[in-house]
Amino acid sequence: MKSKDKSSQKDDLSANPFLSKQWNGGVRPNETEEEAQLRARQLQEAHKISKQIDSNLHEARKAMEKRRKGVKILLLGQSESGKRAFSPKAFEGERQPFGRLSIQLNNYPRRSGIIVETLAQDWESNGALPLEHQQTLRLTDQRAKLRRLRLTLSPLFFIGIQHCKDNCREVCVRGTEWKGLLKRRPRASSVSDAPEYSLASRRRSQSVVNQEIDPTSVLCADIVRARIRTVGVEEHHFVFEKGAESNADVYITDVGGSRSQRATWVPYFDDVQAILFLAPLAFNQTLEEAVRVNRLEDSMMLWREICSSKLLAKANLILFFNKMDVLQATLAAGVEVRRYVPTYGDLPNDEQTVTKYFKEKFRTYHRRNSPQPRPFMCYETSAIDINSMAVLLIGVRESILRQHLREGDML
Ligand SMILES: Nc1nc2c(ncn2[C@@H]2O[C@H](COP(=O)(O)OP(=O)(O)OP(=O)(O)O)[C@@H](O)[C@H]2O)c(=O)[nH]1
Ligand SMILES: [Mg+2]
Repeated sequence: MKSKDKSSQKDDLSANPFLSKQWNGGVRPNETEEEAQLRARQLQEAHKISKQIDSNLHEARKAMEKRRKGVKILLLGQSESGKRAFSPKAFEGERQPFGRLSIQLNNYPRRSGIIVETLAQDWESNGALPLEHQQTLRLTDQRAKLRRLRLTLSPLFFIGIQHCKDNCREVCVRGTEWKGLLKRRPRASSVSDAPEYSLASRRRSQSVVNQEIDPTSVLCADIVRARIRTVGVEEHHFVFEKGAESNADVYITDVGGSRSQRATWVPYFDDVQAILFLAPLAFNQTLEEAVRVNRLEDSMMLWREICSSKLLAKANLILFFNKMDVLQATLAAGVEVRRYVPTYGDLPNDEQTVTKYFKEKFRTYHRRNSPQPRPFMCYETSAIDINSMAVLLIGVRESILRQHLREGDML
């Protein structure tokens, strides 16, 4: 009898009064019945929110723990080194919208950056255009033409396209949301499925819907190369399905490589197991954002900084001489390395010697600047050749293996 009393008492205490429909918040002196009910509803709502917060925190903690145990890899390298193109097959799903968008932008008119900037300003302000932009665009009837252009290009603003601040000829898309927007692009079927639609009206609806919301149908003319540079940071997550590393969570972070973006890299150095550093041997090219700076020299300086970073002292550094196809074509065209790199001297101007020469340079920087000894790993790749993705996976596997060794205190 005694114990029954105790348990019923316990039940009473554990039952949450806020959740009981009958609970009226305990009527307080000077409180009307209605006020008490309102207070009870507010308390119930607050309790619901608090439970939701607890559950979100729990989920976040779980995700953090999963991430902590996963392999974190950072893709680094100057702008246009091929970091995005250098994505493993696991991101195949993203390639389709990305590929389509890049083709659209590669067909984008000359001085596309300025046009995008101008139209975006107009799009936001809906006001008069600055005079210098009117002159730049050299339009006879600026306002009417711009209004038409703005309407036509509106799908691009919808996906968040913008002008790259440090290069007027380029456009970029910030973050990763645009991929979702392109994927979610509503199909005309939502309109045409309704039986009352005739074939003709269905066709018309379909073309109107597609034209209104699909950037694909917007940009089909004009002809200058533009590309999408990464602005900000993108993280890709995949799980190894096969092999000794099966079920390993891998997080690959891709950053923007242009000079103005590099300051944003440091927070991602923390806790990273491997850096995949892309350095095309572009000895005869200069940076887009700093036209006097030789690309290869910039890559070497960047590599030296990465090697000497104390935050990255424990990370594996894996170097990729990407765009080997470009190097082959450059050498085949008779471009001489010694014209750009005087120290190259009279060495043969063939792919093997050139690669070996620069590999030694990178190796020396790596050895001299690493805060503690670590292996030098270097691969020659061409990211447009799908087979080279196997090399990237070697890098990932190597990192997983070394992480296991480190966790077992074997390194
Ligand atoms: N020929 C050739 N082109 C490549 C190769 N790898 C990448 N590209 C091209 O080089 C251009 C730049 O590549 P991205 O992957 O966007 O460069 P990124 O390093 O991500 O550049 P940012 O985002 O500005 O840091 C794209 O047009 C790629 O298709 C390669 O191995 N060979
Ligand atoms: Mg990129």
